[in-house]
Amino acid sequence: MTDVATRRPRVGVMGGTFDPIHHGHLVAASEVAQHHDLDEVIFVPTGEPWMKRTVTDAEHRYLMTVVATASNPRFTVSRVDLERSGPTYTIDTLRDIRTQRPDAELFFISGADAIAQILEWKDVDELWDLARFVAVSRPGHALSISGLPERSVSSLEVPALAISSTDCRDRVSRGLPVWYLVPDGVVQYISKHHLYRSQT
Ligand SMILES: Nc1ncnc2c1ncn2[C@@H]1O[C@H](COP(=O)(O)OP(=O)(O)OP(=O)(O)O)[C@@H](O)[C@H]1O
Ligand SMILES: O=C(O)c1ccc[n+]([C@@H]2O[C@H](COP(=O)([O-])O)[C@@H](O)[C@H]2O)c1
Repeated sequence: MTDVATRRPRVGVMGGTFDPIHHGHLVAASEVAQHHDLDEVIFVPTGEPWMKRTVTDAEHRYLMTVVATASNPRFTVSRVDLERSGPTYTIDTLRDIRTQRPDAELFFISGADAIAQILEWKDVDELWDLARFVAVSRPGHALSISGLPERSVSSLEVPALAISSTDCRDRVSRGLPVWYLVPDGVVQYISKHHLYRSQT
């Protein structure tokens, strides 16, 4: 029987550019939360994602993430990556979250495409002690964690949703609907703020 009094909080960290947030992100976070018995998943929009080209203003991406996660009591949104200047590195994200949640066991959630690049991330050798990494499946991307430390990295098959932020932006720019690809509130936010009408 689990000793509830001594159980450390188990906290997921879902980092992303969320330009815009879509149901692929939300299902991935929900599935990892279920599988790893997480108490909370913190969504962390990037400030300046150095591996992406131009991105939408960070406040819009943050607010769409707030709207998208509002209905789930276990989902929260953090501004740590928005409030730090300079390029966004996960090493800084995890150190900041650890400072805020010293008692928590952290699980960083990453899609198959992102985990494939993790060896290029800043200070990667130090990442493994800050969190456990959960790599989730994503249509169109092979899910592989070979070559990564077994003690820190695991993989999880999640329902396949072939949705990307790139495709959502492209659809809006062409006047096509994104209903059911992103939460209703995000559709309304995009419309109200005239986002993605022209592609850069
Ligand atoms: N459909 C999906 N299924 C599983 N994981 C996903 C999916 N979409 C994104 N992810 C993961 O969510 C995290 C954040 O992704 P991000 O915000 O860059 O979205 P994206 O759809 O990949 O964006 P873009 O098309 O602009 O590159 C990454 O780890 C990514 O691999
Ligand atoms: O730390 C790094 O060098 C690094 C390089 C690329 C991406 N990341 C993180 O990976 C997460 C997904 O990033 P992205 O660009 O796919 O939205 C997000 O939290 C980024 O900060 C981190």
